Amino acid sequence: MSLIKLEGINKYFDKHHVLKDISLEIEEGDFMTFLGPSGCGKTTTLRILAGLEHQEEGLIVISDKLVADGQAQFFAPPAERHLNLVFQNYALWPHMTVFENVSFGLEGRKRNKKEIRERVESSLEKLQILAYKDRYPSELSGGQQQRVAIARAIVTEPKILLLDEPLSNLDAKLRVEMRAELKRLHHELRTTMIYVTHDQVEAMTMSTKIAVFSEGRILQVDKPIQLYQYPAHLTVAEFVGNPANNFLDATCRESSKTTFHIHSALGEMVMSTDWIERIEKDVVLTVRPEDLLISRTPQKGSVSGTVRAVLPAGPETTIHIQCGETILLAKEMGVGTYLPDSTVYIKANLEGINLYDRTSGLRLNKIPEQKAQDLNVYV
Ligand SMILES: Nc1ncnc2c1ncn2[C@@H]1O[C@H](COP(=O)(O)OP(=O)(O)OP(=O)(O)O)[C@@H](O)[C@H]1O
Repeated sequence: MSLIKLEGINKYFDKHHVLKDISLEIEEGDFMTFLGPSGCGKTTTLRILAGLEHQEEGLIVISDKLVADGQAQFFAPPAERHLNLVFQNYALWPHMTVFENVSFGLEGRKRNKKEIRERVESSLEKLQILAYKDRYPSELSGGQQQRVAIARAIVTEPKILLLDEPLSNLDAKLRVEMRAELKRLHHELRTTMIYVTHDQVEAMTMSTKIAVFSEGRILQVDKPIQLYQYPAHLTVAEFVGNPANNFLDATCRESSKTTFHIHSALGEMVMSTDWIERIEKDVVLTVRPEDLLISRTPQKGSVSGTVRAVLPAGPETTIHIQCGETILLAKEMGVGTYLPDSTVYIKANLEGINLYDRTSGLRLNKIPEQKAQDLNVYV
């Protein structure tokens, strides 16, 4: 049973239609990330869920209780929604110590001093900042201040924690550290977390589920690895993954009752008709750089290409290869020793390709049953 349900949410700012029929279910204990480029409606969805913004249409149900109904103009106040928010600017009180900033959220809740102290200290300990409890925010680094903001949000033990780009003000190294911390915190608290980011690595590494937003709509909601291996839409295939996916114009031809051919810059591939929903003539084929296999000698089913650039990044190397008119990106582990302008032979790992309808952008191939089971491991 889902803990949070958004149904048919539409939101306008003046005449600007910013959320278009957003429907989403979030399970208890999920780490759900809203991912998408700037301006696609992630923060507005979060604010509507929190009750800080009101939708014109659509329902919100939290723990089986209706908390907002756009048509009826009914909106339960934020305090009645059992959630807490952490923003990207930490918004700490500068004249209060760390301890006071965190205990502030508990005041007015009829608790004795001992209980307040215990709960504040426990929150600070979880964020590994107990040693700083008597300092003022100005005496802390950005990362420490953000930890205080998170400690303040969890001290009231909310059922749901909303985090709006909480790591975006931190430097790259701290961001990576805080990702692991947040993931550990989620595991420890088992709180349902909803996290907004435009950083796909952040989304991939921390979430149990990702909702990909584009222009006010949700394009796909899935486990990170499923989203990566089987993007449901070309826009998702484009947005998720670094280095970027390869996109090739391709044509399909039915060759027998059980097989069909795909023709592209990668040559001819023969696939089973069981693999696809329906055969379209003109399609887009995608293949991840790590699913392009390079060799120095011709292999069965390979096509030749010319090395245009070699980009070693330490643990892996990205190689740009020109095949006819198309430049393809391939990725190899370790240091690639290919020479610019040399001839190589490439071939796609057939398990790594996806096909898309060129008009609607929707994926045409199915997820093989065994793969679907394997994907369940990554919960
Ligand atoms: N208070 C407001 N008044 C008018 N327009 C707004 C307001 N808040 C947001 N918008 C517009 O609504 C759209 C969605 O904004 P939103 O902040 O939800 O996007 P976002 O995906 O969170 O982007 P970002 O990652 O940049 O924060 C944008 O076009 C934005 O300009």
